[in-house]
Amino acid sequence: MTEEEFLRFLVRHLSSGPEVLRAAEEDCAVVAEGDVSRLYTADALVEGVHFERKYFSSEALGWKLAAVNLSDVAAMGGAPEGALLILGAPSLEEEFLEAFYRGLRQGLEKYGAGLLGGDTVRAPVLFLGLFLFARAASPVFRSGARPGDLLFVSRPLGASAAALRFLKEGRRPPEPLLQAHLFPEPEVELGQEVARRALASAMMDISDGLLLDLSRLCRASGVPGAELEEVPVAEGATEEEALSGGEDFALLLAVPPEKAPLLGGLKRPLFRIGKLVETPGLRLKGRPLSPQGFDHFA
Ligand SMILES: Nc1ncnc2c1ncn2[C@@H]1O[C@H](COP(=O)(O)OP(=O)(O)O)[C@@H](O)[C@H]1O
Ligand SMILES: Cc1ncc(C[n+]2csc(CCOP(=O)(O)OP(=O)(O)O)c2C)c(N)n1
Ligand SMILES: [Mg+2]
Repeated sequence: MTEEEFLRFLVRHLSSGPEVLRAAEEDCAVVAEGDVSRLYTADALVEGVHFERKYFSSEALGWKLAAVNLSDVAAMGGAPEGALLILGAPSLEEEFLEAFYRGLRQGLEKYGAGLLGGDTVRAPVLFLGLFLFARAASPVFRSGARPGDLLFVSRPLGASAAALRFLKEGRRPPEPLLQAHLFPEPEVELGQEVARRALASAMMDISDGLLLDLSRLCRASGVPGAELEEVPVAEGATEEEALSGGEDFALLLAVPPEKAPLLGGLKRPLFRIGKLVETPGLRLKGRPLSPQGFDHFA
């Protein structure tokens, strides 16, 4: 089965006690604990699948592992607290480990989380798995959006995918593209502000590409479709990379129209890309699009 089919299959196996507010089809599992919610997420980076050692520094691997997990917490408006690492490696090389942990801790500590433990195993390739937990007073789900809500992203898209295109051709990408691929910045502060001020009806991060992730937001919210008008494309990226390249780690927000004027109070302007509609499917300037993106098993 594909990853997308697997995520639907999974629902039957995830816990659903009264305190479990969300398990499947969210950026984090959300568990109620008194007045707050506890958020739990896990994401891995695997050699040959997410990176190749010839262009990824050890420090960048640590940073990106922190960032991809922090981005899931950002997507729900959480405050990161702590992390556990599963380190799988063919051998334990001190030089690699020093730089990797430095990058990992820089990422985690920048957003208030500490590394608390983990596990170490021998593995045929580098396998870096992180479990991150966080808290949120009022988490924002993927599921609250309605037709008519306006869609925004937090920055231009496609930079990371464009960098990968250069790297796969053995060429050095322009610096801003390389930076987006090796050292993505998770939108933790933005996510928290959106949650605190209840600006969005739904929010998620874009890891598998705008179109695929938007289709997930629509499904979670029970909204049939979306009309895209203007997708911001990062300089040096193609429109295709912006729509379905993935690894953007930008936030995607659905905002009720009456709340849109409040977005002016944010530290950084968001990019308005379109709106949610009753007509089924995704369209860009009227042209139908399939929800293409990254699927590990497609
Ligand atoms: N193998 C698995 N077992 C249990 N839950 C999983 C597994 N893989 C993914 N999930 C859960 O499915 C949801 C979607 O996962 P994923 O698509 O990886 O999210 P994201 O893109 O936000 O990292 C998450 O809630 C995640 O915790
Ligand atoms: C060598 C290499 N090939 C392909 C990619 C592209 N790529 C790998 S994973 C991924 C999507 C995001 O990864 P995933 O593990 O699905 O993260 P999640 O959606 O769970 O956050 C993309 C675009 C890459 N980064 N490096
Ligand atoms: Mg994941």
